[in-house]
Amino acid sequence: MEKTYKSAPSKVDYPHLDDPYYSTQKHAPDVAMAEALTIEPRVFAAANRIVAACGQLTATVHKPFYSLVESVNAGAFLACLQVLESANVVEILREAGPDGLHVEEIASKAGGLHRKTEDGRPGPVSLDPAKLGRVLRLLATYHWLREVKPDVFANNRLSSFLDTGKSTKELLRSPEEKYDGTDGVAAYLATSGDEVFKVMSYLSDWLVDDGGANYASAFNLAFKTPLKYYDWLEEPGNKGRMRRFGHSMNGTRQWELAENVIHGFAWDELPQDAVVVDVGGGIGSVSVILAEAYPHLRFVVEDRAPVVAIAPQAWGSRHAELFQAGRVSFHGQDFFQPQGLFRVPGIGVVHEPTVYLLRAVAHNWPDEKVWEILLNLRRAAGPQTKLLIVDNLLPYACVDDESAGGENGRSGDAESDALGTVRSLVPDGSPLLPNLGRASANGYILDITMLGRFDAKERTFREMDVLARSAGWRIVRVKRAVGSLWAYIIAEPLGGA
Ligand SMILES: C[S@@+](CC[C@H](N)C(=O)[O-])C[C@H]1O[C@@H](n2cnc3c(N)ncnc32)[C@H](O)[C@@H]1O
Repeated sequence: MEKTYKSAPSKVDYPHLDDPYYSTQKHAPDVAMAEALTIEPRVFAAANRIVAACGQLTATVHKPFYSLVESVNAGAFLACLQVLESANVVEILREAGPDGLHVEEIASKAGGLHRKTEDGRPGPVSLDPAKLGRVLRLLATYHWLREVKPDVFANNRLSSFLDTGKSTKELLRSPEEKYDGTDGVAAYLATSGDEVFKVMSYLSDWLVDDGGANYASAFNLAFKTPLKYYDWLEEPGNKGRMRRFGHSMNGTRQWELAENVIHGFAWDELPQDAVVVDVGGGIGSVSVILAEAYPHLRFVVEDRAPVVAIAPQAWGSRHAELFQAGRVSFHGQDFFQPQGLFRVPGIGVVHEPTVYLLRAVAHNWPDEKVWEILLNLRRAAGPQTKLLIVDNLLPYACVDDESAGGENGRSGDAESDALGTVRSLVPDGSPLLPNLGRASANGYILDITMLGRFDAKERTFREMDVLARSAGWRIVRVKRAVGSLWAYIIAEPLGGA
């Protein structure tokens, strides 16, 4: 890590935790370079090992009861993050600058910005500064803010990551547009703090006590609804949630490096005007990245009709040229129904797309429903059509001795695991957990949120392999992302599905 930073043209250091980095702002070249290097594969891999080691050391030396208190009260921490976001504290502190702001002023500004309902106009409230101060102090204790002097708080590197880039004037004028045109990170936090948090608090009631007898998922129990999550999002009263969910999917692009999806498939080898169908593509979060990187390709984002209806507007002015040129277009399609024919601007009716892309979709559904989706795609596919599934592939928390794959996760090693299984993410003899512990926690956390929200799952390679085969697809290659458990799983049609 140090070597990479020292050998950079302007000898920069790893970004300091105290320094905010607002992605929507322009930065001096050395600041931008220091930030860019954090995701350089060798730096990223080294950072992961540091995280894994620190997580393991903390688990070893922290008094077990203290670890227990932190773990069982993780909800308190999330609740504080939720306050930070919903009270627009990050935006207020950005405008305050590096000296920060006294909590009385933060509370007064935040109260003035408050909106009554998720879709309503602003309704000022009187926010108690003493209570807000305690919330901000817990966040500062977990390094999500800085208390620069007693009761004065400023943004740091972590809190600045939550910034929407909106001015407080804009937030006051149109609170319902808070996430429009943003990177979706704040929306991801808001969705997690709302729906996911509520669902998670019912996981044990559902899994252990209900046992699935009365409710199909913890989500159904938490919200007392028989509807599936995506149907429920379309219910009256959930308009703001549905819009926010689309943005939050943009936020989840942070799970992967843009570079990973750009190089996760041989997009450059596809012919001019090849059509990629982004199945369950949401508002097109991944398609826009790929369309910017590969001007010769056409992307059709398929999703539920109400989602594609609001998709272009959600982007504000961003990527407008892609939508105008028809290089990214939207199409309503239920993936549980046979794929219909559709027209691509400038190309005409498409019979057999070149690629079906399925990113973060299979993990939303139990096996039998994923089988239906894959089968519909298989029936619509031509002999040359490829299927690209992008999801986490979870390793075990121990060495997998039956794996044909070798050690994966070393820098430059990402392509070695052609068979898809992983023996261990660390070299033999390493004291670290074979799945890199804390550094890989995101994948397992996502798995459990899929369990709670949908009774669905992230899968191991073997599970994905069996599922794909059962629907007429043969996995021919797996490329694992650098620095996370995301994988690019490429499949081809098996004969006679
Ligand atoms: C987890 S999101 C992933 C979105 C997108 N692929 C991405 O990576 O940003 C799953 C998507 O599946 C869509 N979806 C759910 N049920 C669907 C259905 N029956 N037909 C088509 N899309 C559906 C949702 O609306 C949502 O946009």
